[in-house]
Amino acid sequence: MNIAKVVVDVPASQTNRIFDYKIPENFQGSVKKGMRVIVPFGPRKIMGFVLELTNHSDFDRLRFIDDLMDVTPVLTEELINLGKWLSEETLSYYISAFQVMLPQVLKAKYKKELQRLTEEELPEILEIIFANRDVIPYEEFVSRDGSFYHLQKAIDQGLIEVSYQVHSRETFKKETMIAPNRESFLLDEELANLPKQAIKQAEILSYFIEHPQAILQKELLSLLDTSRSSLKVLLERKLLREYKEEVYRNPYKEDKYPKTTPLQLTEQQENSIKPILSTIEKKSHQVFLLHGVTGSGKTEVYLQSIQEVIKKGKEAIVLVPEIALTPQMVERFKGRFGSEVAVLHSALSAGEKFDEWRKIQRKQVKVVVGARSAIFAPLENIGIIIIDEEHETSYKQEDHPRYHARDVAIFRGEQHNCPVVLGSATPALESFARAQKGVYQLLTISKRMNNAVMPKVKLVDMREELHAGNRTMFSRQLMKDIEERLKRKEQMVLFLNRRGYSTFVMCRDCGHVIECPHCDITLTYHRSKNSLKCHYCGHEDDMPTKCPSCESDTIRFFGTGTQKVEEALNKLMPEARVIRMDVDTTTRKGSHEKLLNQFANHEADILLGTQMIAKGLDFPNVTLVGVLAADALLNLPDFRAAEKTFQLLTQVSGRAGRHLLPGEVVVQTYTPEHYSVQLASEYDYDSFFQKEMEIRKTFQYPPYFFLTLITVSHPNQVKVIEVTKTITKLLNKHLSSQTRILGPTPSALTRIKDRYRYQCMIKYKNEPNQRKVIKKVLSFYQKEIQKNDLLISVDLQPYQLM
Ligand SMILES: Nc1ncnc2c1ncn2[C@@H]1O[C@H](COP(=O)(O)OP(=O)(O)OP(=O)(O)O)[C@@H](O)[C@H]1O
Ligand SMILES: [Zn+2]
Ligand SMILES: [Zn+2]
Repeated sequence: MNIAKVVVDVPASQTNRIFDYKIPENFQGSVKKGMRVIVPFGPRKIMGFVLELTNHSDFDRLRFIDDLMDVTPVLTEELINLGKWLSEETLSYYISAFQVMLPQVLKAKYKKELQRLTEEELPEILEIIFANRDVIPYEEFVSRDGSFYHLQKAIDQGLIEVSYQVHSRETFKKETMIAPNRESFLLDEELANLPKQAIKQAEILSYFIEHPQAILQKELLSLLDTSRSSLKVLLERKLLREYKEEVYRNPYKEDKYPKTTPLQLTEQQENSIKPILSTIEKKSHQVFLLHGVTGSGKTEVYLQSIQEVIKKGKEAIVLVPEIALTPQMVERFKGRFGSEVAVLHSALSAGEKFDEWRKIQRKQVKVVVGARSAIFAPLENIGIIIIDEEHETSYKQEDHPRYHARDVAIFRGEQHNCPVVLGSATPALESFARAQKGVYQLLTISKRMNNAVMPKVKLVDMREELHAGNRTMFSRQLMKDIEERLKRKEQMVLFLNRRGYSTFVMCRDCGHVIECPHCDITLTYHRSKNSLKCHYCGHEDDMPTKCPSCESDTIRFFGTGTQKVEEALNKLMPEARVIRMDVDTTTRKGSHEKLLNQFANHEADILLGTQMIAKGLDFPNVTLVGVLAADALLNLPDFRAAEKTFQLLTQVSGRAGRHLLPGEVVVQTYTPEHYSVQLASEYDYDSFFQKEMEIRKTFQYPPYFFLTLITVSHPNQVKVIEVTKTITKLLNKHLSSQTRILGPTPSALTRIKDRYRYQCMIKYKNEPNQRKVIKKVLSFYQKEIQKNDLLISVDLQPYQLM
């Protein structure tokens, strides 16, 4: 094979294909599918992935591969196919689909430079930026607002050249090892001959006489409580030797986790695991939806299924939401499977992540636990894929390629003929609908462990608090309950949702929220025009001065932050010890773990936080959960708002009373009558599902209809509107007549970083031509996208509609 088919690292539609390169003599045999190579491309050198090897090309005058970046392939055959599928599925470039599967350090970095090729005078603006230098970094040109027009012209005239240098950021960590350099009996002799005062040297020699294996230098020094100087003498005398060895950075020390053994399953757990085990036995593919209430022991079902898979010599992938990837979660897997587990977590440094990834690649682990991107783990013999909290929207990547981990899991499950288990106490509507149709097999655990009851939920109507003269953010009920727990020395979790801050308008008097008359969606406040807009259909209203429902003038935006809540708590209850957990207090590495440990050790009474405390936490002493503002989520301009509210309230409530002490939940809301608040307080998923499905049907939302969101952005507003209009027209013309095209409408975030954003939405039931039509639209605008700073993004399964 002397020709390699390569996908190059140029994300553009003209280059989104496979290029042929000749393999130079000295690399023949070494180049393998799935390796990264450096290839010449136009005047530059860039990275590419080898997808195939062949002896034949339809082109002549092929160029040669310049260099190899890998010794072993970074993509397996299966991942190569997965990448092709992914790029087709999400309408993204091949190169983005392959890049997303690899750890950060393997993404080649280029240094782009501008090189002056002439002594001739350049346009003044360029002369100023070059400032008598021959080469300048490209970023400098960009950061100084250089004119692209003049740059392009100068490049065309051959005055300036763009050059690229590829850097790989791979890093291996090396550590010093110390080992004996003589047989034990010789060391023994030396020991006898040591001068009496060389106590430390004697200790070191004795150590190696007993343990003739190599040891990390730093470990040895700390073990014997000695310094490098005593060691040095022995090294100089060649009694010991030292060398560097590559070690893995291991952020999770195995011995930190107490070993656990499988628990005797309850009857419901048993009934759920049986079909999974039988699928493993039969080596067949099946998607299961494990619907188990909070605290019902879903994790134990996962653990024992994985155990079976390992017994069969196969491997497992477990996805958990980023925010649930807490030390507690890691402990449960490490505790059962020890060093067979690799953890891929965004809080790890790039180097640590790379090390975990290499353990997987070298087949040194059997179980991969991680957030979304762990679905691409390069395992070759997968026996089960598990997605915990499958309803979490963080499984959808909101950047190219816009994939959903659930879809990737099912695709890989088919390839490997293995089960995929989706677990949740509140499955996504889409998933539950599929289970009802029999596409997924439904497994149910309806009881909590030890038959513990679900905590009782008290709904507090905040309108009444206002009428009673209470203007604080804590209802009288919540205050009373908090004080009780403080007395009893029990712990509490207070939850505040901060997303949706200040975008919707609500009457504090009657709880009325202003909605679009056409879409059953909250209208979004636009400050610039002091108006309200529907960002689905474009409907617009003036910002009212009086509540349209009760005429009160207390109508305004909604929202408050955790910091404010903390201050208020400190004022009202100075004796309560509060730990605040939000993005601000958890940015530092390890801070998340530290705060949770403090709470576990009862160094605080109240854990106050955002989303990140809603999931996965299991603290026995927590008996009260307070939700400060259930409405914040309910009124997001998103057709999934009710679903998200139901899920979140259920999850948060699930944190209380998980063990011996019974739990209670207080939910503060301005709309206690809303069905998602009501049904969540009764833990009635089935009724919620029925009700929500009816609404989705009426308003033609998923899962009855599919949505595609196209967002256009450009610095010039007129331009954006014009392009979005044209796209809407083109779509209307080429898609089937039952399909509805909504828009153009300004996006909820209409201007980001000085770029205007407009969107249109495709609502359809069956549209086999959609991808083809959208591709045509994109290629129609290709030139403008490249030259004119136009951006068009396509999301075929949108979750963020902002
Ligand atoms: N068969 C069993 N026997 C005894 N205890 C069990 C058993 N299965 C699980 N448990 C314990 O019950 C508790 C709750 O289980 P677990 O956290 O797995 O539930 P879950 O369904 O994953 O809950 P959540 O969705 O709230 O995270 C844990 O402390 C777990 O160790
Ligand atoms: Zn509307
Ligand atoms: Zn009102």
